[in-house]
Amino acid sequence: MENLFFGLDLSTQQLKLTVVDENSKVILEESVNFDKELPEYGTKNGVIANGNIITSPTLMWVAAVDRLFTKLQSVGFPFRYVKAVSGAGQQHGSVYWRNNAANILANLDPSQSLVTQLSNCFSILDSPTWQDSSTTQECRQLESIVSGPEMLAKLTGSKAYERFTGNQIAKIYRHNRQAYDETERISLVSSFLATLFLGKYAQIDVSDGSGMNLLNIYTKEWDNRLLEACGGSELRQKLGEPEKDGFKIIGKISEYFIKRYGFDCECMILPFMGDNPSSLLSLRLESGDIVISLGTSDTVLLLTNQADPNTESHTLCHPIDPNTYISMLCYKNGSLTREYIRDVYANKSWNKFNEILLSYPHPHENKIGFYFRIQEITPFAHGIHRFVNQELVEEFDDPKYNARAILESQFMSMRIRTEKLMSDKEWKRIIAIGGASENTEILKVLTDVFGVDVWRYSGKNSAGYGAALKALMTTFRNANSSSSMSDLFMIADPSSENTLIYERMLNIYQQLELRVLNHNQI
Ligand SMILES: Nc1ncnc2c1ncn2[C@@H]1O[C@H](COP(=O)(O)OP(=O)(O)O)[C@@H](O)[C@H]1O
Ligand SMILES: O=C(CO)[C@@H](O)[C@H](O)COP(=O)(O)O
Repeated sequence: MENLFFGLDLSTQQLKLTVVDENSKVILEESVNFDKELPEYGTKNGVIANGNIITSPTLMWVAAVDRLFTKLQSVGFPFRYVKAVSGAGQQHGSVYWRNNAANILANLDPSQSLVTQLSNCFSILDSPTWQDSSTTQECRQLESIVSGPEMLAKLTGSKAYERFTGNQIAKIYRHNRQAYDETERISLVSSFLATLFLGKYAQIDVSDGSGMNLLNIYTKEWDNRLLEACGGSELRQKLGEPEKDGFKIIGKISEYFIKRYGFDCECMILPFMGDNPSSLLSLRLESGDIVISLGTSDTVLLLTNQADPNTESHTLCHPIDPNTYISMLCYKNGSLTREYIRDVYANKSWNKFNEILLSYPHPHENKIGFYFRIQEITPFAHGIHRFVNQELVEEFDDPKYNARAILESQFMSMRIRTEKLMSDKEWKRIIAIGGASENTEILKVLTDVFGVDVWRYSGKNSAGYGAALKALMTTFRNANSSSSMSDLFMIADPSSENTLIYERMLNIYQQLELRVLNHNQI
């Protein structure tokens, strides 16, 4: 117990912590669920939705840190053995520190909670999150600055997306100038969390910085034109320079954590990362591996040596390897939309949902559904649309089929787009992570749609584990750099009959998706 490493993850619905020992073994997983444990902030699934404006109270995140550490303290956690701390955060979300906040951060009183002392530190009280889609106007404006979406993607790794932080900043800059002017620093969720542990502003790491539409993904510097367009000449100073070295010790833990919880004064803080990139650090990936995260969002993640950005996926910088990039697809209608279908058709129970899946062992070739309950990212569509024999219907004749149909369409969308990303390469294995990957029946459908083995990562918090491993690796540079294969479990062999059916369905799926998209555009 003499060398412990912390990996935090501030995700959509909860703050999670994974603690590993020097053999990279997980010795503790703890979490704070926002809705359940901090109900005074009034969130549903961690956010407050007002049409397409989706935010989280920044102070709720601060209160979650207080609560997590109080929980650990109450069980006598030996903080003095923690050698290094790193972490991750939901990507794209942003925090606006009010003028003079740095001063307050540097002088925190260890006898009081963080939330009490930081209550006046934010110029915007509700942080825009990755689920927000209220900045379409800002997106088009940003693309026009660089002659279109393709050029913006070539430069920053992505065309303009509503949730990307540059566009969120531009909205505040244009419509809430007073708050913007009162802001001395803008953090991402990850660098905000790191800031709390450092007691001073942490830089934005490049893996998370590449989700802003502001970073040149090759030089890993902010692009002046884009900065200027989103927040004027003062934006560079408000953001600070990006941190390119993922292994850099950015400082020691603050006096506040030393005095209040008993951390060692030598405990190191490493750059915190985007949650998807951080998850990749938790896995020992082989060529042909695809990682599919089934968390609040669904994401598909691939490692690549060459950045080749396009307008349908994201290219992110790798958090520790300067020569590697991450290709990512992201879906907003992930677990929460599956939960909605579970609630309507399976009596709010995953067991019942799974029973339905078991009662349909094969896909129904003629039934396809699209479940964009909230504005989707890929494709940019909205609404629930069901088709039987390619005709739009109100409901399936057998409504329980929705449970299988949602998984089929989510996974077919992933497969079609992954095929485009991999070009000549072929996937050999899928590694599933995130909350829904605990559900074997869901993963069996994934297995059949992709036609290859699906493996499941055994831990609950892959982003936190990845961050804890980075903390460990920095302390002992020669330590085993990733989890052992024994942490991965194979789910099932693909059923060749089902895989064939899905291959036939993919074409029809694509045609119907276009119809849904056109319908939305009208
Ligand atoms: N047995 C299950 N079957 C399907 N989905 C599940 C199951 N258990 C948890 N989930 C889903 O996992 C989601 C949370 O995933 P998680 O990766 O912890 O999210 P995040 O990191 O975004 O907070 C929940 O919203 C829930 O719908
Ligand atoms: O927007 C994205 C990635 O671009 C999301 O994947 C967020 O990073 C949210 O993460 P989870 O809370 O779903 O883990």
